Amino acid sequence: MKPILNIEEVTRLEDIIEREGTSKAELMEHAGELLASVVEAEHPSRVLVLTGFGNNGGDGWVAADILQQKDIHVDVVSPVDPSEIPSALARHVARRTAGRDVNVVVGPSRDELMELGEQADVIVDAILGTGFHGAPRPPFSIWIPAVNELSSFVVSADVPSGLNAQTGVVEDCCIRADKTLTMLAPKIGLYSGDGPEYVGDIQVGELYDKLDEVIGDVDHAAEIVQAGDLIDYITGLPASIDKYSRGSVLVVAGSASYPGAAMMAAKAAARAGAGYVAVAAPDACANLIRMALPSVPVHAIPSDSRGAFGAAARSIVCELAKKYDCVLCGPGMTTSAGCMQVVTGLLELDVPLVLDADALNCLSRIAIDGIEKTPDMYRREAPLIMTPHYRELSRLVGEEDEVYDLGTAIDAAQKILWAGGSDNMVIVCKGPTTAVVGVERVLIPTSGPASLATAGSGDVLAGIISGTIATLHAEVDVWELALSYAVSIHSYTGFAAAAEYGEKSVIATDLIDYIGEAMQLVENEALKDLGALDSEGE
Ligand SMILES: NC(=O)C1=CN([C@@H]2O[C@H](COP(=O)(O)OP(=O)(O)OC[C@H]3O[C@@H](n4cnc5c(N)ncnc54)[C@H](O)[C@@H]3O)[C@@H](O)[C@H]2O)[C@@H](O)CC1
Ligand SMILES: [K+]
Repeated sequence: MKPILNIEEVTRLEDIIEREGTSKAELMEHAGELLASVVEAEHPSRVLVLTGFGNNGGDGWVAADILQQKDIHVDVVSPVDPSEIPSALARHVARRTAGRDVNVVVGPSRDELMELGEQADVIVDAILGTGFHGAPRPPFSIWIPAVNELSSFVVSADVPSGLNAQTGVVEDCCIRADKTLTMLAPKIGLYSGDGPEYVGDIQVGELYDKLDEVIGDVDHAAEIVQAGDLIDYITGLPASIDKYSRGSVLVVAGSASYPGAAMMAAKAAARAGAGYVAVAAPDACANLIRMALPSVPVHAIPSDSRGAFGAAARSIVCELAKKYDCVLCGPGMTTSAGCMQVVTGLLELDVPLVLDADALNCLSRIAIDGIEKTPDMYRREAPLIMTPHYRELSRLVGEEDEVYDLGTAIDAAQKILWAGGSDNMVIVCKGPTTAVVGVERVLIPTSGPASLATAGSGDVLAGIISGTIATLHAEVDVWELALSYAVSIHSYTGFAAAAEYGEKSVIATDLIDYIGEAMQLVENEALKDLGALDSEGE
């Protein structure tokens, strides 16, 4: 796992490294060297380096110097004469580079900049880094949209210029990078808010060779899961096994209005490896589900007048639920009075429980000021997994619009977890970047493509999660990792389905059919990461 840092922790880390004997000037030299090597890997004959007023620009000036010495034609654009750059560190390297054989262009017009950009194979964006706030001011507000019109390959130093490295918010404009070389450790804003849209491929610039010795001295906003980290949760089928010992799931879901959600969740749970999946659905829709899923037994539970779980549902569902390795509750269920009783009843049982969609909405309707104010409602010994998207998570903590990006999602989930959580409780915060938040750690598994943002995709994820938990039979050391495995499978279904149907045309039922392939892809990535497979998968 690789840490992601808040900006204030990056600053603390730089101070710690300085106390250990490596100055910020040396770090800047390393940053420039790494930036130059990333650019060189693209085999350019001509490079344009755009610099700003601060140390981000300094990284660019160092890189320009190195690239020029490799017989690459380098143009450097600066907003002011190198001797007038306010940052002393950046001014020093800028003056040094300008004294050599690079072509320095100070304050070009938009047309001049476009002309330089059109000639360049690679553009280095070293305009603004972690010191940037607000919306870019001139001349950068003119440079940035101009660069985005060009077709050259763009490498951003540390963070795409215009992106707030903490919040991921873009006000007005931001460089659209093909690659972002982020220094020391990834900043949280690369993964939050608008970040994923602008960063391109993220590569970490390992500026300091003893980072492992000091990275534990700063707080981590989250950690990125590497494929190899998941290996303990990737299990094959043993030779002697029956349908029950493979793991069983009860899907408590559906209503007359939304029977499809129950179908998708149940089918996904089965595809994710559970040997026995059953559905408990209101009798108003049970027959429909039976017809759609011949391999799945469906228990018809008494409905209310609207076709949702009725008053008698709680005791029947809870009696059934005790026999399963995992219970998933919520998809398409609505928030009827009977549904609320089902949810509170299931929470009291000693069975691994996944609460999704309307099960979460039931909880927020019961505790309207925020569930963390009444932690007894969800405190339990057995595993509890909640899978809210941002709006559901906002409602869970009792505030409309409280959660709107990765950072606020992690905060809200931790509020709930720290009030009542145990090591067995995890909140999967679904968003453009999904975070798996536990009491001890926050993990970021591989994100899927935008194709996953489609109705029913969450039902499929809930099914994959419950199927995965059932097959593991609660033999889990690190729940956040087990759930990261499930989230990764979902992400890969998105890639595989998008490759077949096209990014815009994927629908949720397609994802289910790619679960098997996605599991294989995650396993291959894990084995490659651990060195057991080469890049061809041999
Ligand atoms: N501090 C360190 O130890 C290291 C820092 N490094 C680099 O230094 C960067 C941080 O440097 P700085 O703190 O100097 O900050 P930046 O270089 O990110 O930017 C600060 C400059 O941008 C200007 N600015 C801020 N908001 C603006 C806006 N809205 N419109 C226009 N201009 C604006 C400020 O006036 C300031 O001059 C990192 O991103 C990284 O690239 C690396 O060299 C590695 C080592
Ligand atoms: K930058």
